[in-house]
Formats: sequence, C-alpha cells, structure tokens
Amino acid sequence: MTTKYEERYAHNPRDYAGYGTERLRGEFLVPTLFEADTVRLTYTHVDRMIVGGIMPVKETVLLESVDALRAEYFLERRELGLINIGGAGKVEVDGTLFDIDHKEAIYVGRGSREVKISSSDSANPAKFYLNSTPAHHAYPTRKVGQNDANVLELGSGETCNQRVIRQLLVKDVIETCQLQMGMTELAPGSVWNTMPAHTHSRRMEAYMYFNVPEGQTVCHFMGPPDETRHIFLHNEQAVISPTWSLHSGVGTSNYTFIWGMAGENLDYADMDHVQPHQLR
Ligand SMILES: O=C(O)C(=O)C[C@H](O)C(=O)CO
Ligand SMILES: [Zn+2]
Repeated sequence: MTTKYEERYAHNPRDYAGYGTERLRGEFLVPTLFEADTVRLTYTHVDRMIVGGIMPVKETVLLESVDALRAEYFLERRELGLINIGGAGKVEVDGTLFDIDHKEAIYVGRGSREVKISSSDSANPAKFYLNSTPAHHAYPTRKVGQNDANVLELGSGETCNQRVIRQLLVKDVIETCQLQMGMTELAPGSVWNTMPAHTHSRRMEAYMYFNVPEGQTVCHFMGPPDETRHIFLHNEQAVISPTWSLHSGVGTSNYTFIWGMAGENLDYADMDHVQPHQLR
C-alpha cells in the first residue's frame, strides 16, 4: 500500500479575487481521492482539516501518520470521519471490526492507534471518503448507518433544488470534538445544492461530489456572496471552502455529495443565508 500526501495553505478573500482558473483549481480542488490500495490525503491549513480517500482493493490498507503531523500515529491528536461510497468495506480500529456498507459512516475517536481498512469484495471495492480534524478529547468510535442519520428534506422540483440531507456525524447523532459530516442527495431533475446559499464564518467546509453520471459535471460556486467564482468538478472530486466562502453547486444532472465541517462550533444551523437575487 501507498500513502500520498499533499499540503495546502490558507488564503484570504482579497487575494482570491485575483486568481484565474488554474490557480483557483490548484488551491481549492482535490482532484483525485480514490486510487487502488492507496491512502490519498490533502491537508488544508484551513482549520487543519485533512480531506482524503482510501480505496482498498487487494490489500488491507493502514491509515499511517504523515511527517507533517509529527505524531506517532495518525489519530494521536485527531478525530476521523469515514463515509463509504463504494462496495461493502471493513474498518478495524484497535482490533474491533466494523462492517461499513455503501453510504454508511464511522467516527473514529482521538487516541485510536491502529486503523485498518479493507474491502469485502475486491471486484466491488469500498471507497472511504475521509475528513479528519484536530481533537481535544477522545470520544468513542462508533458506526453511524443511514437509519441513524438526522434527515432534512429541503427545496422543491419547481426551483430545481429538491434534496435530502442526511446528517451522519452531527451533534444530535454522535459526540465529536469539531468534525461534522453528512450526505446530500439531489432528486432526479433537481440540480442545485445549497441554494439559497449560505456562509458560516465559524466553520470551514469541504464538499465531495459523487454519483455524477459519466460525461456530466457539477459547477461549484465559491467566494464571498458579492465576489463569486466557479470551479467545475467531476465525479469523486472534492473542493475546499474557506470560512469566508459560500459553497453551492449546479449540476448538468442530479448527483450526491458529502459535506464535512470543522471550526468554532458544532451548530449545523448557524448559517448566514444569501438569497439567489443577492448573489454577484
Ligand atoms: O444541500 C444543502 O443545502 C447542503 O447539503 C448544505 C450543507 O449541508 C452545508 O453546507 C452545511 O453547512
Ligand atoms: Zn455550509
């Protein structure tokens, strides 16, 4: 197995306004998450979140520390959320085995020394999307299935934004230090996510789009509401949203995405909304 690691620094909104397409993509897009028997990690200095992907095919993959953490093991001072978007998988945490099926999640608490990840069937490998953030406390490791989620139904067919939000790792479901994660699924015919848009300067966020059909794309919007830019994303790519940025997208078909947040609070509803007519 291999671990591939990349580091991204933070940005300010005045500099960002001068970025062209290539620079925007280089700073905010995470283009590759899933590679066979590889742990892919992107460490953003925005709230020190690590965004990554693990796709075990022939091997059991170990989540190892990287030099930048200067830690004996990956979760020495961190917590971790994993959501499986592939075939059935297994996560072993310090000898305890969890079966994590398609669209199920697991929270792994600070201090867990050994995290081993494998697929149940190498012909249909698991794909674990991960977010990890610094943690001040060791909360218990727990699997969170689809039925455990807090479900929100938002939007409508008329405004092309009908969607179901499944809050998986949020404070009403599980105890975490600062990490929150969930999954939003657009209904057929609906293409707009997070519209009306919002910002929340208390928390940064990362989005990972998947189930984007072959040949289709999602145009992701970012930036302060009066200075927006866009980045086109393809299937199974992620994008970093700094604390000053809105995050919203429109697809050429419906799709699903995973959102993950970290920062000042665990209050999902703490958002400053921006109505469509207010956007620039
Ligand atoms: O479609 C939506 O609206 C979302 O999924 C919003 C995200 O959950 C989010 O941005 C939370 O801050
Ligand atoms: Zn948000």
